[in-house]
Amino acid sequence: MIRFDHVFKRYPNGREALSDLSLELASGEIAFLTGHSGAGKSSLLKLIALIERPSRGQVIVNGQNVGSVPRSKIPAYRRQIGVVFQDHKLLHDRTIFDNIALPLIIAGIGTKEIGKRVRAALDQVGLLGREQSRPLELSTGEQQRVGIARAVVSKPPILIADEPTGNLDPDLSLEVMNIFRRFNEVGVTVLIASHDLYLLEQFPVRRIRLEGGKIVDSDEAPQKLLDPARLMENRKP
Ligand SMILES: Nc1ncnc2c1ncn2[C@@H]1O[C@H](COP(=O)(O)OP(=O)(O)OP(=O)(O)O)[C@@H](O)[C@H]1O
Repeated sequence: MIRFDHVFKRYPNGREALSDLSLELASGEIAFLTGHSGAGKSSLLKLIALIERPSRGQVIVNGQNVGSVPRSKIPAYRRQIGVVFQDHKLLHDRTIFDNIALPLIIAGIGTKEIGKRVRAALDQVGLLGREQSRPLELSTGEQQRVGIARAVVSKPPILIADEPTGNLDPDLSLEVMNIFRRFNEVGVTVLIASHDLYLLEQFPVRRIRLEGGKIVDSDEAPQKLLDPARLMENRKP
């Protein structure tokens, strides 16, 4: 689903964020992208989301060579990728409904279908009934879940997240991670950048570790996941 083939990313200031990086993520896989601050995690995700383009090498996403997607086709390309940010980037002067509906409005979907899909997305993150609230009336964890609902409302086959639990306490982090896992269980390919050691410990999925823009470790076979009830049990002192 995602393939990096000898990819380099150099920013205009000369900073090389990714260096000769090759990576494969199969359809339906879930993985953590780990590494210290500055290792290149966000840069790698930005290449997938086509927020940045590679300087050299190929990035293939869902069979498409990202480097050759013309500017006019970027919105259509991005519809297949749900992106979750640490600061969730919600519009504070709009309702939760409007925030989640935005990608669908841009895609030209009809009003009735939008209502249906927004409610389904809210249901998936456990926030059905909060449509008319504004983001600041919600807790930080709930706002993050709205961010996830917005990312998945277009039913993308790929979900990428950049430090999605950065502002959350351990219990809320587990909750958010369980939401990602449920999407993965229905076939969505999920890649999560995180240096939340607690979270990494609790979810023994594939880890891709970056250092200085290179992959230094990547265990290919995902291990069996713990069941959510046991995860919460483990949290108790
Ligand atoms: N737009 C940019 N222009 C110039 N340099 C950049 C830009 N974005 C990132 N960099 C540089 O690229 C390197 C990798 O940054 P990146 O944000 O990808 O790392 P990261 O692993 O996500 O870090 P963090 O965990 O702190 O978010 C860093 O040295 C950073 O300073």
